[in-house]
Amino acid sequence: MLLERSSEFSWFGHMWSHAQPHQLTVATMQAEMRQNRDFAVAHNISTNTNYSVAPHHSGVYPVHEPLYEAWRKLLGIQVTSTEEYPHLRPVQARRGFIYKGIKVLPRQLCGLFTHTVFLDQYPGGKQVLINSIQGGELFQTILSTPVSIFMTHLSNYGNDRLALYTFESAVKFTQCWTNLQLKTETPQMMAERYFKMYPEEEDPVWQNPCNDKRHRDIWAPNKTCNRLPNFLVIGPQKTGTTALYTFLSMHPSIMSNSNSDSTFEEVQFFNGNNYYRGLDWYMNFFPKPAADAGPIYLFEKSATYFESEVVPARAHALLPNAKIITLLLSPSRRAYSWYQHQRAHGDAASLNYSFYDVARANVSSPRALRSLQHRCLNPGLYARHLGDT
Ligand SMILES: Nc1ncnc2c1ncn2[C@@H]1O[C@H](COP(=O)(O)OS(=O)(=O)O)[C@@H](OP(=O)(O)O)[C@H]1O
Repeated sequence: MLLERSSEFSWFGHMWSHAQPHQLTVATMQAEMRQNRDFAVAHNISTNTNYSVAPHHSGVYPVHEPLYEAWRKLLGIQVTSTEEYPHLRPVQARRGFIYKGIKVLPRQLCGLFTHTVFLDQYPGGKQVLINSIQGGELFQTILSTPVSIFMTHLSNYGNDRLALYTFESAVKFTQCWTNLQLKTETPQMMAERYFKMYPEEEDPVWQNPCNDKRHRDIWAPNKTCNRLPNFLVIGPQKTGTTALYTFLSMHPSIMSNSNSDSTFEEVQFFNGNNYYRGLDWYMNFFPKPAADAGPIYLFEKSATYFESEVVPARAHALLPNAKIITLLLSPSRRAYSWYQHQRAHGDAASLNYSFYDVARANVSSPRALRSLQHRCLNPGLYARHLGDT
């Protein structure tokens, strides 16, 4: 019957077997995605929503790289949603983010699940659902979220048709008691609207997937959370961080990351665009500690973390218990060492100006000199940067 009315539906990707993507091989996951879409195409169901969800939230957050990869490549997905970011918290605390071009919107709960398909068997009695609609949780959710995405199961469109009952009643109640203009839009339009309203949410915030049981349960079984540093050496540059790195690495129980080709040894994850490469990218720099290795302490040294304004919040979100090591020496000695370092590496501005020019530059100085001065002296403003940390 549904297929006869396929022109009234649009399709979005899920997973043919309803298996969690992180538990499938990449090939099986991709095959299931194709099978799912091919079914829609074969039955003339519109497939151009560019929206997809993964079963049981799995893979959306914490991010399962192959899922995003396959969504982009096979289905051209641009929008998805989850209830899990940053955690399964009350609706006002949920956030969205954008990862590798896919916009992840917060999703809300409507109180209908796989097993709540009959009104008179609703947990706690049908009045519980009615209360939620008539001023309770569902109504409050609609009031407090300008972009609401709800999802429920096919079984709630059959049986007692609770999905239709719930949403029709919620819309009627909202229209009766508020002046809210309710409107439906395509997922892309909703996502654009959402991130225009909350641009500060665009950047993802990576957290340790093992610190939340629900996240750990949907984290790929071949992954571990042990490949994260226990402490960070944050700089600033030219304070002897390389020497410290070398001495620490000599200790049999202390290991660091492998070198990054793109950033000259240092990983520089928390401070720049590498952060957008995701958690797997970062973790892959660290050795997998062997089961019988005894306690191993992992660390990372990136000397430019010190002065970056985005690092403290990002590092705290992922490594809330990490120790932070910073080395401080006379700011003027540090600045001079940095200036010489730049000259040794052929930096044009530092070859053009003396250290005296750099130290004395002011608002009327050429832009290149002011920029050089900023890069040279800013990391030495210890009190300011440590205050941010
Ligand atoms: N123990 C100790 N005390 C004081 N200074 C020391 C120490 N060890 C190394 N150094 C000096 O630190 C400079 C290199 O610092 P970094 O390794 O942090 O440089 S970098 O940011 O990684 O490029 C570099 O300074 P310059 O000689 O001026 O280049 C090192 O000589």
